[in-house]
Amino acid sequence: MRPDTYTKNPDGSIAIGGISLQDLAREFGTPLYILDYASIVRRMQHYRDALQSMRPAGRAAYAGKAFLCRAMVEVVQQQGLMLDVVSGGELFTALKAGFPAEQIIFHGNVKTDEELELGLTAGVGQFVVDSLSELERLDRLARRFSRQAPVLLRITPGIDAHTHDFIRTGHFDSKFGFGLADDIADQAMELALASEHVTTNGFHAHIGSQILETDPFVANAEALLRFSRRWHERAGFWPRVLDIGGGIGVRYDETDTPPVLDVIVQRVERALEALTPPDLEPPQVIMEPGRSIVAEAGATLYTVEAEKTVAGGKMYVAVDGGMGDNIRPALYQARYGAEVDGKRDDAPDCVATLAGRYCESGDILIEGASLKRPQVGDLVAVWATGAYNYSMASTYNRVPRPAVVAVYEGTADLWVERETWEDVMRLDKPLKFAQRRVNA
Ligand SMILES: Cc1ncc(COP(=O)(O)O)c(C=O)c1O
Ligand SMILES: N[C@@H](CCCC[NH3+])C(=O)O
Repeated sequence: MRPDTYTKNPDGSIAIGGISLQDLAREFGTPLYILDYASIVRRMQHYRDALQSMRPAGRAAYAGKAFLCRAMVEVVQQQGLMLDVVSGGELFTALKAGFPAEQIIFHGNVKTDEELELGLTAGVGQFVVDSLSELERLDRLARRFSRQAPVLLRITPGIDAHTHDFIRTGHFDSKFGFGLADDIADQAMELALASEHVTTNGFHAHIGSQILETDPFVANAEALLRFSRRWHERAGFWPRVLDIGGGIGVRYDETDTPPVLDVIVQRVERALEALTPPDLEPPQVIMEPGRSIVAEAGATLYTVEAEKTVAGGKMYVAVDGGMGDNIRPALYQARYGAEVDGKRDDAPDCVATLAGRYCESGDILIEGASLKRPQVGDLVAVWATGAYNYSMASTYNRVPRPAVVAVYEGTADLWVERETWEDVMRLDKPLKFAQRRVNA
């Protein structure tokens, strides 16, 4: 739940990466996204080493949608992971930051011609194809650019992971991929094998996010292997790559018990041994973790701006951020834990609703948080906000987005500057229409 380097002094002041929250707030202001560099790197190394230990050696690709900026791309490269991107914007960020194109996996159920062209001309390592029309377009564009497009087909395996409805993706009526339930996955394979400018390297399936069980990951790999066997029997095709997606859950509070990566890897390896035909090499396994790399490394630091108790006795503590920097409670009823800085004794002495500053009743960060009673001006940290917070942030109410700062051994490294009111207006143009009546 808290970053690995979290410490609390006897005076109650909290530090991350060897820097106190007070110092970070003084230097960078609030709200502030804080990322613990050591927590990120440790998790990347765990994935990299666990997958590398497989036979044949697997790879981890960091899923940029969880959190991406130039510095994060550089960390992914430093740690020897591949990168999963899902749009032209993420791809552009990666390329601009100098990430090797062949180490990029390009996802998305919609990729425009412009995005496909960027991917093709840059030479991305794998296009994950999501529809028959995309397959046709990719083949056509690759022909135009005299390229060969390396492809994984996104399969929908029909695995119903237990997570929030909005973040399930492996069930048969999902908008993603080619379903195994009907013959659409077979049609995609036929088309892929017949497409001259497409090289089919294998299959991908991602079953959802914040999954707290082990079995669905293994079932996913088995479903892809069974589909592979069918195509081996039918057309002699055997995949070089099986990309089993991301989705491993994290601890948003003490009740969450995430699955163990090493156990998933061992069980997937056993599935590979059991289901690969005897005369063939098992495919290389790729996993695409996003949340489990970066969520618990992150915290959001707020200043308490107001406090009130309303009819019925409900107490609100309102902070200087909210749904603009963390949409997850409003969107998925996501739960978070929070802690007030500078409180000597840990025992909570109030239950308060931590509310945001946005003009929405639903702008609640935590309903019924057990806290040490905060005062206006106190700092509050909300834990485990490293994934899908900055990357889903908005400027709703024209509130600028917070800065992102990484911390490590007493040094702060500003990864993304705080937006200003000027930034919020940067793309606005003055009105050109003269004052006039509009015809009814
Ligand atoms: C295709 C794909 N890969 C990887 C991920 C990363 O998932 P997570 O952040 O849950 O690890 C996602 C997001 O759910 C995804 O859609
Ligand atoms: N954005 C989601 C997860 C979706 C993952 C992308 N397929 C979240 O905040 O939990």
